[in-house]
Amino acid sequence: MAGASGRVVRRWYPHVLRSFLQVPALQLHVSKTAMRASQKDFESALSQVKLLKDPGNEVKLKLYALYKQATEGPCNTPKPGVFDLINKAKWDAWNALGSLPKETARQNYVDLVSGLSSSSDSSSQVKPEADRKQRGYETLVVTSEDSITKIMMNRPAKKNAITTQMYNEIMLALKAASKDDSAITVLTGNGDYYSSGNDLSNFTDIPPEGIEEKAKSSAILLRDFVDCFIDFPKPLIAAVNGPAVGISVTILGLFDTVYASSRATFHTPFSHLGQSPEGCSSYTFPKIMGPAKAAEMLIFGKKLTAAEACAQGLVSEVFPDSTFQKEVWTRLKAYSKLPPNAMRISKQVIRNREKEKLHAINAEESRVLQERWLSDECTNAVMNFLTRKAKL
Ligand SMILES: CCCCCCCCCCC/C=C/C(=O)SCCNC(=O)CCNC(=O)[C@H](O)C(C)(C)COP(=O)(O)OP(=O)(O)OC[C@H]1O[C@@H](n2cnc3c(N)ncnc32)[C@H](O)[C@@H]1OP(=O)(O)O
Repeated sequence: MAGASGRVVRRWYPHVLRSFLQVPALQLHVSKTAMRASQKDFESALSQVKLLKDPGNEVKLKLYALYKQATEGPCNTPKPGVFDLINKAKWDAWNALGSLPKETARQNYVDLVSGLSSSSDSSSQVKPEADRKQRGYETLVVTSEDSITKIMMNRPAKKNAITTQMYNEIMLALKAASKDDSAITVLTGNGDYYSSGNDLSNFTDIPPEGIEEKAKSSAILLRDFVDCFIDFPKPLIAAVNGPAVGISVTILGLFDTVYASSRATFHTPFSHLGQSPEGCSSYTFPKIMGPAKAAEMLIFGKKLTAAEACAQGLVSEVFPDSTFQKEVWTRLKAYSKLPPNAMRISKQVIRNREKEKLHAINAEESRVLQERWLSDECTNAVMNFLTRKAKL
């Protein structure tokens, strides 16, 4: 098909998308169960998507996953076999959305299509390497510039506490970053905190099936989340801009480099919360800092300053808070110019032999936590925070 410019424009919908995603035409009509506030926008996005140029397989998978989540809810179909590559990729993309609410998925679909439409309108002016804010995230700001993908947690008013939606969006952003053309990926926080860890209001959203079901689905979410860090194929850097709590600290053991502001602190108060370690920290922390120091953090909840965390090997380097952003980004821009394949392969050589072990540890930690979340100790600690009786 010839576009207005005379250029040949390959319309990817419906033939290509339908064959790729095998979505029957009828399925593209919104089911009655999906009637919500953004229904009209969603329908118009479904029509708009037909007019777009081929956005590439990555985006098509994202669209597919959001469409399925918006219309059918969380993925509960059996995982296709390893050799069924296309269906497995589709299943993985849908499954990665975990328990993202239908309404949010619908909104994300609408945002994604609107982003695609505006970028295809001005595609001739957009440089592929330009700083591009990726749309479709509500709890993150994701940008790509200078061969660096930056994933910034963006709930500063809540100290970047990680909601179920943010867990899902971080997984999506990591999966996208693992395949984009950036050389390195950076996780950081917006505002005065890096992250206050798990959003404790995640405990209040109990489904009709009961707390046991919630604990079960949360353990799956946690396991999938940590798996994404274990498997991330490119250099992964944390720019810890302020205090870090709970899971935002434990997963640091899975990063390749950790830079911290002098204002950062590192706190894993699991016993105080009636919980137990996750993020593979039960293995990585004793390995990084020795069992005695790790026990002080993971069992007794000792909070480390940035300097202490650096002395114990959890942090690579501490920068004065006043120059943190400038110094870290100058350093990262220089690193991002190194040959990307060499960096990726070096990471593999360093990390791959431990991957299987880390997956097993992650599974075990998630299983233990699933039980902990049902304990009185945990329920009381969460209630105390939510009723403003306790803070860390
Ligand atoms: C049935 C099972 C379901 C479980 C689902 C689990 C899913 C996977 C879980 C993986 C395991 C993870 C474990 C952890 O991460 S443990 C660590 C959890 N984090 C905390 O306990 C921190 C709690 N927050 C605080 O103690 C203080 O807020 C803090 C010291 C961080 C900052 O204090 P400060 O006085 O400076 O600021 P405020 O308290 O006024 O905070 C500003 C607003 O932000 C809200 N906030 C902050 N942190 C959290 C949080 N972690 N969860 C929810 N809300 C948080 C705070 O309430 C304020 O909100 P308001 O302005 O509305 O009052």
